[in-house]
Parts: sequence; C-alpha cells; structure tokens
Amino acid sequence: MRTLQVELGERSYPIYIGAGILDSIGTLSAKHGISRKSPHLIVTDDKVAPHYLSQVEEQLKSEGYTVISHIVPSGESSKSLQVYEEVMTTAINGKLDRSSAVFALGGGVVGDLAGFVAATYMRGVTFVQIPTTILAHDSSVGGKVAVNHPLAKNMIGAFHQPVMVVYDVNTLASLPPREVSSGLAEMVKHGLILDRDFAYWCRDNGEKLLSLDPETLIYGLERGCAIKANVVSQDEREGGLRAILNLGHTIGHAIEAVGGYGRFLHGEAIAIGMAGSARLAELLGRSADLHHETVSMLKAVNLPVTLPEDVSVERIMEAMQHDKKFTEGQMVFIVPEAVGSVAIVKDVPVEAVRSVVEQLKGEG
Ligand SMILES: NC(=O)c1ccc[n+]([C@@H]2O[C@H](COP(=O)([O-])OP(=O)(O)OC[C@H]3O[C@@H](n4cnc5c(N)ncnc54)[C@H](O)[C@@H]3O)[C@@H](O)[C@H]2O)c1
Ligand SMILES: O=C(O)C(=O)C[C@@H](O)[C@H](O)[C@H](O)COP(=O)(O)O
Ligand SMILES: [Zn+2]
Repeated sequence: MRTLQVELGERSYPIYIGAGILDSIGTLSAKHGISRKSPHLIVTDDKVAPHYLSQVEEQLKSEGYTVISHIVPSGESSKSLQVYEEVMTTAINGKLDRSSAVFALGGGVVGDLAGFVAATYMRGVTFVQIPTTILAHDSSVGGKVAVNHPLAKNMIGAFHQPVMVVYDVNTLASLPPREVSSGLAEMVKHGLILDRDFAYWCRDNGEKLLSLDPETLIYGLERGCAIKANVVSQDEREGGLRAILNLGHTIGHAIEAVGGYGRFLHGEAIAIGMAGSARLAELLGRSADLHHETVSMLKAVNLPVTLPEDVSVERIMEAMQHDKKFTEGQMVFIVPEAVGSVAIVKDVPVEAVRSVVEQLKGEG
C-alpha cells in the first residue's frame, strides 16, 4: 500500500492506494478515530454493490462497527436533490449521530452525493471516500461534493474533505471499457494542466491503461492523485489556482446538462470540452497546434473529441452561462498554452466560444 498526503493543515488526510486494501477498511477506520459507539452509513450504487458492498460491510463489522447501507441507482441521475433526500431519510431512520461517518463506496457520483450528505447531515459528519472508478482518482480527492440541478452541474454543494481515501485498485477490474476511458479523461487532464511528461506518458501508454495493466495503472493513478492533491493543498476553495482543474469543464458541464445527465459520461463530455479549449487557445492566439496534440492524447484512450450533429450549439451556449467560474458578466475559461501549462483567461469573447462549439460539431 502507498500513501499520498493531501496537505490541508488540520484537515489534511491520506490517500491510501493499493491492491486488496478494501480488506483493511475496518482497521483504517479505527486508525482514523471513527467511533465504534455510533452507527455509520455506507452509500453505494446498484452496479457497485453486488461486487463490493458485502466485503466492506463485513470488514467494518468484524472490527466492531455498526453499519447500515443505502444503494442508489447507478449513474449521473442519482446526483439529484431527490436521491439526496432519500439518503438523508436512511441516515435519520438509522439514527446516525454527530460521531457517525458516511462512507462513499463507488465512483464520482456516489462520492459527490454521499459527500454532500456528509457535509450537511446535522451540519456535517465524518466522510470516508472508497473510490471504485478510475475517474474517482480525481473526484475522491479535494472535498468538492455536490448534486446537480437540471439546469446546471454541481450547482448545489459544499466543500467537505474526507478523513481518508481508501483506493483499492483491484476494484477497477470490473469497470466496463467505456467507464475506463471516461476515467482516463481526468488523468490526461492532470497531465495537460501541469505535467507535460505525464500527458505524453498517458498517450504513449494508452493501450496499457485501457487494458488495466496493473503497474501502468497504479503509476497513472498515483501521479494523477498527486497532481490533484498538490493543487488542492494550495487553494482548497478555488480562490484562484484550483480553477485550472476545470480544464474542459466549462464546455463539458454544458454538454452533460444538455444531454440530460446520462447521454454523455463526465469524462466523455470533458474530453470534448478539452478539445474545444485547445481550439479556443488557437483562436485567441495563445498557442499553435495544441488541438492536434490534445486530440491525439484523448484518442489514445478512446475518448470522443467532437459533438454529435444533433446537439444544439444554442443550448450548449445557454447551459454554459451557469458555469461557476463566470462572475461579473465575464466568461472565464481555462485555456491551454502548451502541453502541461494552462492560463485562467477572463472576459473571453462569447463569439469565440460559439465558434469553437460550432467547430466541435465538425471535425472537432
Ligand atoms: N468532486 C470532484 O472533485 C469531482 C471530480 C471529477 C468528477 N466528479 C464527478 O464524478 C462523476 C463521475 O464519476 P464516475 O465516472 O466515477 O461515475 P459513476 O460514479 O457514475 O461510475 C461510473 C459507472 O461505473 C459503475 N461502477 C463504479 N465502480 C465500478 C466498479 N468497480 N465495477 C463496475 N462498475 C462500477 C457505476 O455504477 C457507474 O455506472 C460526475 O458526476 C462528476 O461530476 C467530481
Ligand atoms: O476539483 C476540482 O476543483 C475540479 O474542478 C475537478 C473536476 O474534475 C470536477 O469535475 C469538479 O467536480 C468540477 O467542479 P465544479 O466546481 O466545476 O462543479
Ligand atoms: Zn471533472
């Protein structure tokens, strides 16, 4: 087992990464001071539960913990206020108290939903992340938790850090190929924003990553987590720097919303968004040839880089107005300047953005 640390003063926490470490969840919970006198809640989804829920329940029980579980339908539609209320009802009926913990067992959907429950139940209880997707190397780190509004992604949320992240890479073996690619979008993003060598490493190792070669995958997840942890440690609440983690997300979140939170996976939408950001960089004269490089990296892990013909440019433009980075009437974009380096650009002309979205429906 390897340990990375997210440095956040008194809210610092470890990311444990290893093969088979779900079997240590009970002992790790005890190590992190989780009470044996209060009941705890595991939140998971109906695709993850058949694989891993009983293992986690048994593990915690064998260490003397009392746990109840809530299984939500898999998929982005569970990041809703309705499902949030249902999980809250389970927590209240289960008599969780202020010393209780909420464990998120699953991908980013379960992590964001369960984290928002943990952030708000009795105004905040202990939160543990047990990620089971590649994408969750990003979502389980950093404490952004939220549910969606039909009009805009992650609109109802909080910052609530976990006390630990327990990342058992063995769980990734059951991921469907489309989810593997979706998760790799955030890994490529981590290279594109801050680490040129890592971005090219992802491209060169695309085949091995797609086939879940253990050594390659663990290196990629560790490097991705380390880049994310480093940014979060410098700017926990996105006062400035943290916004770079949003590369591709302004267009990507709009694509997800217009697709009804289900047509496009998060990683697919931000892959298209990253291709768009590279086009924007070229249009704004900030770099040449970045689109070609970005697209080659995304294609190496089977990600889409164009929008289907039937998606309305106007609806994308409309949905984009809700981007959380936009303030005081200014469109703010994370614009790549070179592979491994991005800028936060304010007041991007709306016509430039529209032109990029239109191009995404063409050859990308
Ligand atoms: N909080 C953050 O910082 C942050 C960062 C990135 C993404 N996100 C959010 O994360 C979400 C996407 O996360 P995701 O891609 O993990 O989606 P997800 O949680 O929906 O998981 C993807 C799919 O894989 C299934 N699954 C999960 N683990 C599995 C396993 N081990 N074996 C088999 N099937 C498994 C799930 O049931 C689901 O169908 C989006 O809502 C996105 O907004 C949040
Ligand atoms: O952690 C962050 O900060 C990110 O931007 C990571 C993103 O990958 C993630 O999708 C995040 O949930 C987006 O946050 P939002 O504030 O744009 O909703
Ligand atoms: Zn993301």
